[in-house]
Amino acid sequence: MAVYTQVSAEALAGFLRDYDVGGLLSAKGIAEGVENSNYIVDTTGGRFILTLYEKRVAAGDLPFFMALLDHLADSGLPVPPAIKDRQGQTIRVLEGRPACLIRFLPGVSVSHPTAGQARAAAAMMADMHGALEGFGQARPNDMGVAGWRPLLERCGRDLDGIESGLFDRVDRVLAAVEAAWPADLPTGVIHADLFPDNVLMLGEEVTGLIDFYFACTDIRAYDLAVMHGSWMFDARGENPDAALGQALVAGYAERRPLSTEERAALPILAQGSCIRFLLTRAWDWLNTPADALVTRKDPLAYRRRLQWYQTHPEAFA
Ligand SMILES: Nc1ncnc2c1ncn2[C@@H]1O[C@H](COP(=O)(O)OP(=O)(O)OP(=O)(O)O)[C@@H](O)[C@H]1O
Ligand SMILES: N[C@@H](CCO)C(=O)O
Repeated sequence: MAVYTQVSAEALAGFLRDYDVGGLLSAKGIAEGVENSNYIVDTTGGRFILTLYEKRVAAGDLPFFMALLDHLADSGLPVPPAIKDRQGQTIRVLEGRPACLIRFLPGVSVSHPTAGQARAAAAMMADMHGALEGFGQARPNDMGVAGWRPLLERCGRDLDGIESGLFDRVDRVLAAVEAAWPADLPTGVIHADLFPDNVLMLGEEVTGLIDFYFACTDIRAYDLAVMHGSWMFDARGENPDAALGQALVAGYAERRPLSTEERAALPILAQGSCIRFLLTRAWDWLNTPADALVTRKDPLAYRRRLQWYQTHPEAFA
């Protein structure tokens, strides 16, 4: 369960007194997620999400993320902005952690998306890329291609404890991916983690895009590749659903045409995205105590996806 920081009722009630959101009625930790601590907070003024930022979110990046949420919400996208306190601040401190109160959005994350839902979500990603053309800020991708080899080295041979031969396998594919990584594709601010659990939906309507805490400046088609890998397979990284994959690419291209070069690069971008999630999951796997109150995500589910993309270059044809 992703509640790393416990928030006492007294501390929360005191925190909320600085906002015009009414008094505290209830607060409940949210089990989903692995990165930050999240609570659903009900007050006499409505429902909110309280997020306390943990290990991977640098406090110095929060102003970028908050400006991004505001920009997208102002552009009419279903993105939840942070609530301002009476001093106009969105980034506060609670229980010793940076914390924000975020607008609650309706909808649920689908665990088994349909092709129609995939199409709608990918179209929303394309709209988001369009809206972000007018966003004047940038943030380097610290989990991008340049960061994968250092992360592989930090995991080191401990990877072989997860699966025999894993270090060498990743090392080999990473060398090929680095050599083939495209240099001239259009870039912009991207979400970089648009998994099904970061899209809220009601039927085929996208009601929320959430969890922008890996957003960064990188290749736009890489964002689609991340989405492809995370939507098209089951949780074990098996049973790829080709119709779903096609719906994602079609849904995106419907709103934002993909150039020949972008389409041609998707197989390499997808392999790169598998390496990214394989390595961050492996790092967490090796560094999270087995009894921690968070469900570790399986790195091998991304080794399986990686293998599939390597052996299916026609996946984006
Ligand atoms: N603005 C929101 N409105 C409604 N529900 C939300 C909102 N923000 C977060 N949630 C709920 O909280 C859950 C966890 O949030 P989130 O995905 O941001 O956590 P995380 O720890 O950063 O996750 P991840 O492992 O995907 O990086 C979501 O799956 C969703 O159910
Ligand atoms: N979405 C990521 C967690 C955030 O990095 C994963 O499933 O590994």
